[in-house]
Amino acid sequence: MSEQSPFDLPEGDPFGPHTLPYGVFSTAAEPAVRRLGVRHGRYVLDLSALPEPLRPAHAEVLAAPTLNPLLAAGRPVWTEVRAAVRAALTDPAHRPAVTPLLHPLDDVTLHLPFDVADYVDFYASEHHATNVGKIFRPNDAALPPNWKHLPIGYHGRAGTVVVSGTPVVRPNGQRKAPTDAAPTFGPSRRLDIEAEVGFVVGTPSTLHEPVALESFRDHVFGVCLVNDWSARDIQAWEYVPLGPFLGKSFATSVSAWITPLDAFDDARTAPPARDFPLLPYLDDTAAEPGGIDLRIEVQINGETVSRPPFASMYWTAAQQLTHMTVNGASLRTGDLYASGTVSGPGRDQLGCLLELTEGKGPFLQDGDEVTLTAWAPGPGGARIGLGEVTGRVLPAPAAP
Ligand SMILES: O=C(O)/C=C/C(=O)CC(=O)CC(=O)O
Ligand SMILES: [Ca+2]
Ligand SMILES: [Mg+2]
Repeated sequence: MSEQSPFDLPEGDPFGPHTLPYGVFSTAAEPAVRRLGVRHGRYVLDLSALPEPLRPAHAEVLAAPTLNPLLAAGRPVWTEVRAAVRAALTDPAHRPAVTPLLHPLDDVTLHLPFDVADYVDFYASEHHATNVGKIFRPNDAALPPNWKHLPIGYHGRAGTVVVSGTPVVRPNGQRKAPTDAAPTFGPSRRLDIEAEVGFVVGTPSTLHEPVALESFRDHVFGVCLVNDWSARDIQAWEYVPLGPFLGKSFATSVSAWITPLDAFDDARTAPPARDFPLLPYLDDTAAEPGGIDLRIEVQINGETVSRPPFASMYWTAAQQLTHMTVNGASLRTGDLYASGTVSGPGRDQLGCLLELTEGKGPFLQDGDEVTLTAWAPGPGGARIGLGEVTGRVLPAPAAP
């Protein structure tokens, strides 16, 4: 470990006092005890034991083994806790009390930070949807006729959302290429990634009461990185007419850190111009800018293969939240919704191998390790880092 004090971050560290993401960790001394923590540089601040006078009101939500009680507590508590944490880490007067609560990241185990309630995945990148449409449906228009009128999505499998670092086992399944006479069963031969941004719901909503665009910040707590692992051969055969199912439900990886929405105040940006007027519930022309200038990097086995720009997404997270509830469906604490694959217009900005290789592959091999990282501009030139999401591919089990 370096001699440097945990309070003095290296110049440009993306996990400084403007970032402060939340996670859940355990220590080698007490592996069964899960605690809430906030990342500061290469350290984790233990939130379960903040002493007076740093303890915020409602500190009981910080004593839980998951983020869910904090998520449920609502925006005023989120603001108060964030201010207390920032004071603890930046006011030199608190250093003696705070120093024993800082654990080197290398010494802790990070866990799935919240119990995932429902999981929804959208399809909000025009570039991705166009590219994939051409590959999967070469005889149809690349974008379906509804695409620019509503944010398309589907409900995924919450129970297989896993934390960064969890190995991903290649799925077995049915696949049938158009040229095959009959379907066959076995390990996916076209295992892919999807670089996405996830949004974590804190405050629930009431059944039959749609959540308006302006209420986005009241409900959404924070942001994470998501890798929506996708078996393209299983997907291409099974998805008609109900959409993704077993080709995506075997694993969805999320970063161990959930970064509060407040950290992105300086990164807000206008979404691309819309080509059609939107129905009033989705019309954000008079709203605060709904895009986020988040720059993602995709690495495979340590090599950068793409840099997808989140600012290019056609649909915003606020529009997605509104659309998800416009039929009266309610939100629960711990709901996770992902943006959809982030692809920009450039060939080096594509968020999956299907696009990067124009449908031809190569796709992921057993042993490959995929890592997504991202940062956004913060105040005064600071960088706001998102925690990485990484996973290594393990071979498929023997077919049943
Ligand atoms: O166009 C299709 O049939 C399917 C596309 C996807 O696999 C994308 C999906 O999961 C949504 C997204 O990540 O954008
Ligand atoms: Ca996806
Ligand atoms: Mg998935």
